[in-house]
Amino acid sequence: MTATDTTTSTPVTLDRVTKEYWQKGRCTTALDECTLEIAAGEFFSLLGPSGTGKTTLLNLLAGFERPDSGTVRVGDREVRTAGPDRAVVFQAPTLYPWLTAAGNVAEGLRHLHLSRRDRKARALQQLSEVGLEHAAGRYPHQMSGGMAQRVGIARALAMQPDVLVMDEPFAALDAYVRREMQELAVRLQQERQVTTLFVTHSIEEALVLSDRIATMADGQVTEIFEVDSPHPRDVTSSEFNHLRRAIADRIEAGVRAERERVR
Ligand SMILES: Nc1ncnc2c1ncn2[C@@H]1O[C@H](COP(=O)(O)OP(=O)(O)OP(=O)(O)O)[C@@H](O)[C@H]1O
Repeated sequence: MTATDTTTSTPVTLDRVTKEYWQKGRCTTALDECTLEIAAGEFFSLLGPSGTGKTTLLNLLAGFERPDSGTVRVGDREVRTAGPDRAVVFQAPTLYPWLTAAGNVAEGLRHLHLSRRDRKARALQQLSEVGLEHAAGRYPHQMSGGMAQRVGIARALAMQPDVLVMDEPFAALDAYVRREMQELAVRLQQERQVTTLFVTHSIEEALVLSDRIATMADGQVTEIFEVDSPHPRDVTSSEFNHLRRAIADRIEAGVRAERERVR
């Protein structure tokens, strides 16, 4: 059985989720009764300025934190802790420096109780899916930023998660490599259809990748935009310019409302 054979598609639901942080006697409401549904197999992006709750939402879905109220569900299971059904890809891939690319991917599979040989076979297959079959024996210090991020993605997908959570995974890469990584993300999504929550600051990146895009302000989703053009997308087309403008306007309206609120 190959990794591609075991595609799973599971919806994600947030129901009136609130998360507050207390610091020095002051409360910040990072998420404020936030409700959201991500369909099975959907590529869903969150966009919004700093401090609007994107990372908090991602952390709650990953199970790194618990909400103060409301529920986060993957399928019909409530998220309470981190688990292998939700794989996370961070901006900087946290690879073990003493392990090769294949070793890093295989290490992520320990919880699956596979034999060493099967872990290695799955790691090599996954590396080839992300275009790194030639680099399985390289150590992190021998990899470029793009290569390391491919290993991070391979490690996440090798776990065959129900949900992939990506926190600005391409933000630190140069424009050319970022474009390559976006193409990879589109291809993998078409092949695997893992439900994906993707956080980015780039409207263009969200337009290139997503089925739907949510704008966030003040701990809530303010609007959801559908992008139903086929891939590969020409984001310089007039249709995309129109959508880009509408999304930027929505984000700016959120920023203005926030300024008014704190005045
Ligand atoms: N651990 C924490 N302790 C205190 N406040 C926090 C903590 N984590 C987040 N916050 C606050 O909650 C709010 C939402 O933060 P969050 O990181 O979710 O926003 P964000 O949209 O992801 O921002 P960025 O784009 O900069 O990552 C912010 O006001 C932030 O300062």
